[in-house]
Amino acid sequence: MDAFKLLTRSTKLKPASSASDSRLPSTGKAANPQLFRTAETDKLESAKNGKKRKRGAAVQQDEEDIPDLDFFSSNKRPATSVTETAATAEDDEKVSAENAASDDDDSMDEVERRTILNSHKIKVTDMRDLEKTQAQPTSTTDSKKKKKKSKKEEAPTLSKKEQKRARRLFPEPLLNFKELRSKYKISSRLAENVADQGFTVPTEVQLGTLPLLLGESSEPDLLVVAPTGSGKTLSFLIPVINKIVRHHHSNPDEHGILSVVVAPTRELASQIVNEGRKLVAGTGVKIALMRKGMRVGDHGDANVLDENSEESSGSEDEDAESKPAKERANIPVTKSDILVTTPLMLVNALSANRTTSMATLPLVRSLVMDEADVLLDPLFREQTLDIWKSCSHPDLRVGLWSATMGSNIEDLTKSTIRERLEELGQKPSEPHALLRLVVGLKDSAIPNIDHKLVYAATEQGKLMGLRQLLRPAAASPSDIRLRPPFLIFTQTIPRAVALHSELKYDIPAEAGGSSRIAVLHSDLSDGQRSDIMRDFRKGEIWILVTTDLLARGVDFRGINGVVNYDIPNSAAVYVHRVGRTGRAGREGGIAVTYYTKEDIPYVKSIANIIDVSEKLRGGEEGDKSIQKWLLDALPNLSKNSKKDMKRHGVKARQAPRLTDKEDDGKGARGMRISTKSGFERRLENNRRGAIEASRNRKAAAAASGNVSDTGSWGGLDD
Ligand SMILES: Nc1ncnc2c1ncn2[C@@H]1O[C@H](COP(=O)(O)OP(=O)(O)OP(=O)(O)O)[C@@H](O)[C@H]1O
Repeated sequence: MDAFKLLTRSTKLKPASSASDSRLPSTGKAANPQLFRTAETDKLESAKNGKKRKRGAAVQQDEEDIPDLDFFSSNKRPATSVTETAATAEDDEKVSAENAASDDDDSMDEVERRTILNSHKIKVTDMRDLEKTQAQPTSTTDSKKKKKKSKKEEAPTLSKKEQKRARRLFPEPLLNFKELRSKYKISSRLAENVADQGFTVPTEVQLGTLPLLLGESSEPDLLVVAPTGSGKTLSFLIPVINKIVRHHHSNPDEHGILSVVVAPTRELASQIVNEGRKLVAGTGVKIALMRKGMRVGDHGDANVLDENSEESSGSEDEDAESKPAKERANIPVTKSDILVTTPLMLVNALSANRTTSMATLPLVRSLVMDEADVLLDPLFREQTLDIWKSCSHPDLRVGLWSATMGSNIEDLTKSTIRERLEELGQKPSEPHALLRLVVGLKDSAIPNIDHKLVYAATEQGKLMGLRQLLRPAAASPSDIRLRPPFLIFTQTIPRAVALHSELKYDIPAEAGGSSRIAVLHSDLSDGQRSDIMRDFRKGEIWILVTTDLLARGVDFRGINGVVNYDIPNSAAVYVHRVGRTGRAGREGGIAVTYYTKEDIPYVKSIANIIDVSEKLRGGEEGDKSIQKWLLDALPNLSKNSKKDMKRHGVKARQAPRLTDKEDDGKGARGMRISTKSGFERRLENNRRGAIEASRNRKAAAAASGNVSDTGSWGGLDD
């Protein structure tokens, strides 16, 4: 079914197979998932891969490997029968002699490593103090060690620039997924599961981080800043799972939670579990979503939940609360190896809803913070740090992942690592580094989507613009053409609800009517949220109105666009919201941002992000959507106003009474989401009042035994 055609009710539109359509993310054709590469590296990588591969070849191979998709079908290949058997130690040692021999042949010299990493815009930095860096160099190459040694002698006189250079590392990149097995010797079952996903080319973040986390040198603590949709989930899950497979072999008697993955929303946590389940199949590793009532932590009892039964139930979102009270009372301790959770859920479980001190998670060796900058933002900071500190094993490694990360997060990470070890009074069994890996430009939006910053003057203007997107036939050729499925972001829940009720009858009945548009926010029940997510992924819902709840991490592969109906509260939020489209390098996604008079003071940071993204993309100056004159004309925002905006959004939109029914306050009037005139609204209110009054009179008459409506009419309310 062509959603666009149905929405336009037009037969004159180009068929879906036209050239421009085939570039849409929802067409399902896989793009090259790498965002940055040059012809030079292509040659070098091809030579290293032992075969000639042109730039297009990777794309072509991907296309062959990944079947055509519906809007949102998951990236599963045709099911391979994977039985849930535990991997054996023998299995993992079964690396062919040929592969082992090829390791040496494949190793690169520093120039090659530099060339590849630079062309992919991957920058690895040692974050420790320079003295420590020099005392314990992370193993890259001999020449690197020598270089650091010589730097050590110069350390006291190094300029800032030289210090920066001294901290740069050029570790070996991952050239293809086969190397995971041949070079890094990951569990063969895990390697098969990765291959089953149909991925052939590692994305930049995978290319850079997997060798660091799987290599022979001591696993580092890692801060990763990489673009939205660049495959960070796979990058942290593969090493975590592999580490647990190894752990099971070396410590067969130690059972419990070995890894914790923290994510800011339930939707993201649930998605990580789903991705994890594909990867753990047959490895003996168990992954579970933290649910209300689940008991975790060191409570000193042995009542253990068999997660196998949970896996086979297959329901990602079923939570303990939905179970009968009798069953709930006996909720046992989870037996998962990997627990995926939101911060509050785990903190509540570890502290009996903050009534006791935090229990510990003594076996956890890996703590992953997905969307780390928001987890360490004041909103979640206390909870996240509590979880971090409850992981009491001295060999804990942390990974902080996001598409945006301020330097305050780096400082907080350093100090927390130090404080935690001081509090523990124990040292890790081997020294390890804190590294930072950045892909592309820090805190920038992906270059493979089109950004449209649209001045709509007023709230009414925004609504009219949005309606034009819903009825594209009415638009002129120069107008933005955004094909469903897409997401619409608003600043607050009441605005999302109001916008949804305003738009829900705009979809023609023959296109599915109001069932095609839905609203998702945190005031809905868990069950409602899961249902909407499922229907949107299945392509039954085409337009989803939401808040920043879905701004981060959530991966809908086939989203064609994002509409910022209300401007985002910060540049970082913009990066994340628009990153819901253009996943894994897909071209053709559009990000439309409307702004009004009230928004002008806040637009510059967004315009800057768009400008940088367009520069990253290259192309002619004239193609740019943000012209220099606009950037120069937009006002700068003071630090305090930025802070205020980040916390509260545009003030005028905070007013809670925004629906037609509730809103008669003068302050919020300009921000009302409605195209009806004041006169129409008054008439509607009066009609509603008259009906209500008539109903009351009838009820009163019925109560007094007189059913005939002889009472005088109270008139129209105003
Ligand atoms: N090597 C690859 N080749 C092709 N597709 C990939 C590859 N790795 C991951 N993907 C796909 O890319 C999409 C985005 O991945 P993921 O959700 O991990 O992105 P992310 O970096 O975590 O994004 P965000 O910052 O928005 O959370 C997923 O659909 C995933 O299956």
